[in-house]
Amino acid sequence: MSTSLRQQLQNKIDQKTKPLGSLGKLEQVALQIGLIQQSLTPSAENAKAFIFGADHGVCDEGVSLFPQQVTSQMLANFAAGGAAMNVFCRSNGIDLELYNMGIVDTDARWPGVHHCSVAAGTNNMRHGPAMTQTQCQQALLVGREAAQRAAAQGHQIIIIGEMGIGNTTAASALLSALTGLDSKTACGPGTGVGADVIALKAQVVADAVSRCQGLSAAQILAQVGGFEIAAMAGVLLEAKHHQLTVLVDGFIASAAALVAEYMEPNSKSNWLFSHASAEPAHSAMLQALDAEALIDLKLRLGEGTGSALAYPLVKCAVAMLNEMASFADAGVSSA
Ligand SMILES: Cc1cc2ncn([C@H]3O[C@H](COP(=O)(O)O)[C@@H](O)[C@H]3O)c2cc1C
Ligand SMILES: O=C(O)c1cccnc1
Repeated sequence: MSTSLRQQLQNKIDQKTKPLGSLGKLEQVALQIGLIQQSLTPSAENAKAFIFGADHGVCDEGVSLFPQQVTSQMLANFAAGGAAMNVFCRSNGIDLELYNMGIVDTDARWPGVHHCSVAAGTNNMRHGPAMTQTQCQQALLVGREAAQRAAAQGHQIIIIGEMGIGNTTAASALLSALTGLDSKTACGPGTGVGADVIALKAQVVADAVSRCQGLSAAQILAQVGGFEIAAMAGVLLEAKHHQLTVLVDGFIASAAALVAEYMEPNSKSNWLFSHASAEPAHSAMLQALDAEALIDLKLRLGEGTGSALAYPLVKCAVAMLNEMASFADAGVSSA
């Protein structure tokens, strides 16, 4: 069924009134979404974005330019509608849902923010596991259930975003532990730290990753991940059960994708990599996933912003498949 649907989708795209292959990556996007939805007429009209927020114990090592309270302050900003992701979601008609996965201030509550706190942030991964396996499963389940609800609400496109000061260190550690990439290459500026702090991040990551030898992907996620990263992995793993297309954002969301693909190989056929992050090791992450980013806007923000910006292109790719005339329809001579 799949092979012939792939051929039918390819034929439909090839018969559109354009030179063969001339819509480049958009043609691949249309084909992929057709296969995900098992349809020659898929839909990308209803997009839902999730932002998962969580704190990271590794901030004690001084790995970020910003203080840890910024995670909580940004959750308040998202709830008030003032962050970059709020603006891009409003501009592009994307429904945004917010999740507190576990921040230091355990009393904090905001209207419109799902309170799914696993703990008061992770433990410092340099000195021991960031979380227990039970906490990791709990965070994965939040993501899985969020994806299930979105599918039941009729969303076809899911955007995963995150907020968590210190989480580029967790993402670098996942990359290094899962692929064997050396910690220096895996670490970068994140919010904008200089060479001295990047060297410190690399040492912290090397220390944490030294505990990961011989562990499974799920165990590595608990050792060096974050609650928001686990929640994103849960969404990613659930996608294939509901014909959902997940638009993966930058460095941190891609780390969730990497660990999810190692946990359940071949999950990635339901994912699209929205953009190439300016975080240097993102290219290594995409390479490990054998993936290519749709666009490159030199973003290094996270939150899901690259995916919110790429969403109109995804909609256009699907509209091309559904609405564009064929050579026969339009009476245009083919080559
Ligand atoms: C105001 C502000 C808004 C953000 N929105 C996303 N991030 C991004 O930066 C953080 C990761 O970088 P690092 O590992 O260097 O701390 C994450 O919260 C990520 O989402 C932000 C960071 C800041 C400061
Ligand atoms: O690409 C990202 O997701 C990213 C890069 C730097 C800082 N925060 C997020």
